[in-house]
Amino acid sequence: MAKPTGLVIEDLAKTYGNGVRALDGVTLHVAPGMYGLLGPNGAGKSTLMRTLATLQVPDRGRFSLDGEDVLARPDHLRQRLGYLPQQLGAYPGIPARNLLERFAWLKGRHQRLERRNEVEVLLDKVNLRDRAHQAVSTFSGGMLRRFGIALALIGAPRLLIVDEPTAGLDPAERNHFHRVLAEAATNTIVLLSTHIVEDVENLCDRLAILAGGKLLVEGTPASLAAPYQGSIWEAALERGDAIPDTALRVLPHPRGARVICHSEQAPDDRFAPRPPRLEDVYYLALERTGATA
Ligand SMILES: Nc1ncnc2c1ncn2[C@@H]1O[C@H](COP(=O)(O)OP(=O)(O)OP(=O)(O)O)[C@@H](O)[C@H]1O
Repeated sequence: MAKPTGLVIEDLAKTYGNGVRALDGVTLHVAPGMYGLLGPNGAGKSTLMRTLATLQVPDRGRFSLDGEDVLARPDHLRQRLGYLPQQLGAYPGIPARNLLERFAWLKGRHQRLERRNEVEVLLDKVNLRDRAHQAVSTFSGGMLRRFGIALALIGAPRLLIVDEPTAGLDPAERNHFHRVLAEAATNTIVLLSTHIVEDVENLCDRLAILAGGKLLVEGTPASLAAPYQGSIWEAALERGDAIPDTALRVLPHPRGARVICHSEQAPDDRFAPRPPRLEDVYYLALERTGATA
């Protein structure tokens, strides 16, 4: 029988020593391409990412990469992994180029010329070639994020895990970062964890919404939004106007609030139909479980 391709996750569970159940039976198949993992703070995203990166072990369940059982053979995944954690650790006062070269050596690039070429390509890709002589400890937040993705891309990983990658980036940096990820996803499984719904809607082929350690929904952005066609309504209300009970979200604007509702019929004649967005799906999924965004 042919081995399954991609990342196959079965019934993963993790409870921390303090009793917090961070993962509660997560089952998921992630194929090559961009996969988004959405969830509010504390949903269990980082726990899932750290577990998949083999930095911690689950209490229950299993997962495989291209058919290889990771808990039985962690080295198979580790040799094919790029991981950009939420917190980049402290970097020494070593020039960026030298640090990348050291990591490339550790990843098995023992041939000098091959290693140097790969590092120069990565420096170009993340727009850091001009700063490559500079110590990483002097980098700005955005530069550090870019450097982090170059580190994660060393060795052309089969699985690239990025945890909240755009936190603290300005819009231009964020765009650039997304382009690098999208390019990597042509032949890599890219697992992107975030609470920015827009990033997932624009970038990801498929996504899952996680809350309280459980997977709430899974699918393409369009397939998840389709069931809500005709049941999402929007109005710009003035300050002091009554807000319907069916309000899903109330977004402040200078003279009042933009209100989005979910109901079979328009709440009243101030409301117009709105095509369902992934953001609506996200809030509806959380509302159904009582989780907060
Ligand atoms: N090492 C730990 N020890 C105890 N509890 C932990 C530990 N790491 C995470 N938790 C708890 O597990 C739950 C899930 O946390 P996790 O960091 O995985 O969520 P998250 O979705 O990544 O959240 P965020 O977006 O805030 O990073 C939270 O309640 C968190 O407080």
